[in-house]
Amino acid sequence: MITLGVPSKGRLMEKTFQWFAARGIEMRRTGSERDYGAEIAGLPVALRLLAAGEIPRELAAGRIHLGVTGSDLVQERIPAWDQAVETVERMGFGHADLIIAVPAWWVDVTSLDDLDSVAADFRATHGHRLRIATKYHRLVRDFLREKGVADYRLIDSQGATEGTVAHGTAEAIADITSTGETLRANHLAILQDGMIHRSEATLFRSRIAHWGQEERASLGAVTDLLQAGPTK
Ligand SMILES: Nc1ncnc2c1ncn2[C@@H]1O[C@H](COP(=O)(O)OP(=O)(O)OP(=O)(O)O)[C@@H](O)[C@H]1O
Ligand SMILES: O=P(O)(O)OC[C@H]1O[C@H](OP(=O)(O)OP(=O)(O)O)[C@H](O)[C@@H]1O
Repeated sequence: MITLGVPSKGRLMEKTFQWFAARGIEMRRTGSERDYGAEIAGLPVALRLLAAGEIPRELAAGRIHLGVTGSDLVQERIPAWDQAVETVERMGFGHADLIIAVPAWWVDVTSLDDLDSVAADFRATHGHRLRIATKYHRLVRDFLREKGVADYRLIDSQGATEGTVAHGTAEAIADITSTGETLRANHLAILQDGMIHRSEATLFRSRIAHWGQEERASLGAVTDLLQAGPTK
């Protein structure tokens, strides 16, 4: 039997259940909201309800064979992520863009080159590096290294990141956006080349989990249904 981890709450849970149901895989909670029990009728698959943010760790440890979470969380939370997991299918919901944004009144800072120039001057003027608040440390550091932006410091922000600029904790942010409402409300503007990652809910397969004959047979039963595509 294989284990499938799906979000237990938050914005991905409902659509994950609907996505699988549309492909003939009915997921059911087997207890109260709080006991996290769940099952799949008619398939040799054990279901585990987990926080979306914890599914990358469970996949990388091989404690679950399949998992649904945002691609941003997998790429942020698993070092060399594509050696630990394989993308089975991008699921078409939970779309969100991981971007870099600066104060809207920084009208001359519209690109990463502008940010790099400001960052170089910033340290000379303020005596400390330009601060970028984010919860996506790996993705932001790799992206800025690749783009040649150097003179900055990351400030950890695990929520309400857009508010850090107004509160003087940071000068810029890197966070997830979908409607852009939170950015606008906090008078922040996305850099023209500030798109770091386009995230989407994704079904991943763990390369680390045990894949014997039985597990491969279970996987085959699931992928046969997925390949048939949505039937309702
Ligand atoms: N505003 C948003 N719009 C669309 N998707 C989002 C948004 N914010 C986060 N996401 C995506 O949803 C996925 C899970 O987000 P969510 O906040 O539900 O995680 P969680 O860990 O379950 O929640 P919590 O923050 O309560 O721990 C991530 O892939 C994330 O990129
Ligand atoms: O572009 P928008 O539609 O405005 O969405 C963006 C916001 O949504 C998420 O926040 P969430 O509500 O998950 O709370 P959080 O700040 O605790 O992450 C994300 O962290 C952004 O702050």
